Amino acid sequence: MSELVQLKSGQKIDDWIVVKKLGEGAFGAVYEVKKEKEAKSYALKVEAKDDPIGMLKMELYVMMALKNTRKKARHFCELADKGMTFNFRYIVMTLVGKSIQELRANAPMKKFSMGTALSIGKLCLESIEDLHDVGILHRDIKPGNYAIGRKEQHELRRIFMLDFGMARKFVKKDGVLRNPRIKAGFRGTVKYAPLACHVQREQSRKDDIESWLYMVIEFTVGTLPWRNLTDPNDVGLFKKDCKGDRYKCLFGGCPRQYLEIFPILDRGKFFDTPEYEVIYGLLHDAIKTTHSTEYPYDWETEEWEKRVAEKK
Ligand SMILES: Nc1ncnc2c1ncn2[C@@H]1O[C@H](COP(=O)(O)OP(=O)(O)OP(=O)(O)O)[C@@H](O)[C@H]1O
Repeated sequence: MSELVQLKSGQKIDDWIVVKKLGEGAFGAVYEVKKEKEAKSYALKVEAKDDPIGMLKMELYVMMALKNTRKKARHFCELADKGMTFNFRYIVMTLVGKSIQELRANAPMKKFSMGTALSIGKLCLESIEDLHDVGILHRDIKPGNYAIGRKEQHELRRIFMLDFGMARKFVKKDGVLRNPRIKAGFRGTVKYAPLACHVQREQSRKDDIESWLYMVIEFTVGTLPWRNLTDPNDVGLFKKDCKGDRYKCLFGGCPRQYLEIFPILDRGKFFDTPEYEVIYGLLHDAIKTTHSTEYPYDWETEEWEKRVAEKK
C-alpha cells in the first residue's frame, strides 16, 4: 500500500491553506482547510496518486451523482473543489461536526436517549434511501461514517453520511440493475457488516439497511452482543443466530418495532427496492409507544455539555 499523504498546518494546496488534521482513515487523511482571507472552513480529503485502490475516485463519483438530485442537501457534504498535485489527489467538501461514534462514546452507558436514537436512526435511513435513489450502495454503514453538523452553522440536528470509499454502483448506465457476482470479497466493518458480507455474497440495498439496523440497536442499547468477538466467521454465525432463536440477545432493551425489521428485509429479493416507508412508519410508532420526544438531541442539552467539559 502507498504511504499516507501527510500535510502540515499552514501548507498551501492550490487555493487552500491547511488549518489542522481532523483524522485519518485506512486510506487517507482529512484536514480542515480555508481559503486565504476567508473565515469559512472546509474539509479536504487526500489520497496518494499512486494509491492502488483509489477510493477518492468513488467518493468523487458519489458526490457528483448526488449533486443534482432533489434531496442532495439533506444528508451529504457538498463538493467545494477537487484537484491534483504532484503526488496526491484531493477533494474539498463541507466541514461537518462530531461523528456519531464520538458522540456515542460520550453518552452515558454509551447509548443515546430513546428519542435521539430513534430520530437520528430515521435520518440515517433517509441518507441510505437518498444514496440508493442515485443507484449507489454504501456498503460500510457504521457510526464512524455519520456525523452531525457544526454548532457554528446551527446544524446540530443535521446528519451527514460520510466516506464513500466502499460504495458500489448497483445500476448500470442504461438504468438496468447489475447482476450479482458469484462471489464478492468482504467489504466493510466486521461489527456492522450484513450477513451477506460474511458469506461473501453480493450486497444489495437491503444489506445497507441490515447494517443500519445493527447501528441503530447500538445507539439504543449501547452495545451489540458480538462486540467481544474478533473472528469475522464467529461474528457472522452470531448474527445468523440472532435472526433466529437468539433474537432476544440482540433486541433486548429495544422497542418491539425493531423486531419487525428483519422480516421486512428478508422478504425483499436481491433486486427489490427496500420498504423504507414501512421502516419509517415503525420508527414513528416506536417514538409514540415509548413516549419519547425527538428534541432536543442529547448533545444539545446542558447536561451533555457539562459532562463533556468534565471529561476534558
Ligand atoms: N467532511 C468532513 N468534515 C469533518 N470531518 C470529516 C469529514 N470527513 C471525514 N472527516 C473525519 O476525518 C476522519 C477520517 O475520515 P475517513 O473517512 O478518511 O476515515 P474513517 O472513516 O475514520 O476510517 P476508515 O477509512 O478506516 O473507515 C474521521 O474522523 C472523520 O470523522
